[in-house]
Amino acid sequence: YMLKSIVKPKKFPPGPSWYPFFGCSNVVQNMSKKYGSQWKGLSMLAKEYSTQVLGLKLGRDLVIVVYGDSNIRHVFTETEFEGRPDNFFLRLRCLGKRAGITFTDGPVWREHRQFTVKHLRNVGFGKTLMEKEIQNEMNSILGYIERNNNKPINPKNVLPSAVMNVLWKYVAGETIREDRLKTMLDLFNARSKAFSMAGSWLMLIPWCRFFFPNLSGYSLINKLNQQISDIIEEAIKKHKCNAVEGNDFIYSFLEEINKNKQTYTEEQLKTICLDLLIAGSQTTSNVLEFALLTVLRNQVIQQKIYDEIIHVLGNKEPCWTDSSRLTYTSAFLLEVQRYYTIVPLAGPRRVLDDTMIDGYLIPKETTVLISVGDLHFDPEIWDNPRAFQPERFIDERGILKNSNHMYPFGLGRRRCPGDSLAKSFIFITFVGILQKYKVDCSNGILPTDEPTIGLISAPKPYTIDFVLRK
Ligand code: HEM
Repeated sequence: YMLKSIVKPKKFPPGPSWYPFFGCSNVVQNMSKKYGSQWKGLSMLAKEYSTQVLGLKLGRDLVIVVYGDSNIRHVFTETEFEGRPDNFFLRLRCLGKRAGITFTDGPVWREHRQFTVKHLRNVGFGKTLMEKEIQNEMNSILGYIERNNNKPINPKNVLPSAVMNVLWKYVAGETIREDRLKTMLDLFNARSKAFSMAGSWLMLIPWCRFFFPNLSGYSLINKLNQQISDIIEEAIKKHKCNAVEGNDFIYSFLEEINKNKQTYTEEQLKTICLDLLIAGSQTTSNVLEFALLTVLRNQVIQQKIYDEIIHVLGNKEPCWTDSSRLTYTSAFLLEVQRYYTIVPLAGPRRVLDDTMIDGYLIPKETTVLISVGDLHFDPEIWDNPRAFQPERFIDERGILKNSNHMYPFGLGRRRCPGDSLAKSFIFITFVGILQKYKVDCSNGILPTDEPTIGLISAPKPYTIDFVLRK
């Protein structure tokens, strides 16, 4: 058994040697520590082995990390890479069961992803109705800034709650009470911290939870899961008594449950709600935080954006269709999404059948990670990739041009279903803030733009002085 566990499968991609029980987890952990994040650590390992497909074994699981445009496109678009891994740790993330959209695959995933996208659209997702909700939130943000006039503001105190409000409106049809909203955000933050701390132990040796429930972080995650579950359950109960006005995602799903459709259960409803809240909240607000941080650090860029907004919109409230006219601003936001790739390692995916990539044989059940972050800095694709240059997204005629090599929202059948909400939210809120306020340094020291990279990338905490434009 020991010998078998250290022998690599035939034509498996290159990578560090494997040891019994742990595979090469220790090498990955050391590299991650040395370079500050798992994404960077893996990227350095791939360079060490001069490979575009890195082969690893983490605990008992075969894992590959893919690099380069053609490999990444292949994984995003080919059906045999469409699965999601199934293990104790990922089930813990889904409140204990394999359910929801993000961590399921096969017919259940297909049906529920389709249902969710369709019904979110029915309640206004991706339409003018969504725009109205976002504009309302933008006005709340402006109200918050006005109320805290002359005080340094940490954007974390206001942006995540605005995104969460829009998401909750689609899922549960109402605006969340302020105290409830704060509790939810605190819960989500505590939960993602607990997952990153407990990650390696619970992933590698899940049974350690029986011996060290507290030390392994298991008890805390369970407690936080229960609290989040209670909040969503309460919303479902309210819908069952028709105590919420209008039409929303929970109502649409309860209708299917009432038709006794097999996979439509309350457990599944709860997990999809959680999926949408987790996948949508921090990602979207982090892009906005990076955008504000960049204009704070670069006043020339900020002035150019302001001039464009005033020239094109004047005092008109921004909406999504303005994005095609605000060329420089849109190019700036694309560059923010390239330069600070929010999900640098997309996935994980599970290989559904023995397959090949880049000449290597990948056995069924292998876990696949997709290094979008490295692609966004590939010097073969981007001119001077380390420089922040919104102009790279504007062509010679002054028209906005996107790139075929940008995957901030993934690609293919598992592409992010929330991209239209995220893009509108980021554009409308960013333009709305800059139209009214100059973003200034609050204590004379420029905050760093070095991100903290866990599962997603986030700026280090910083504060802003919002100065009202005359
Ligand atoms: C800037 C904001 C966002 C970024 C950068 C982002 C990024 C991504 C990426 C890269 C994936 C694909 C993962 C893969 O290929 O395996 C994904 C999936 C997903 N995203 Fe987003 N996302 C954002 C906002 C949102 C929002 C607002 C929502 C909800 C309304 C959302 C819901 C989801 C869900 C449910 C999935 C899983 C899809 C599936 O597995 O079929 N995301 N996201």
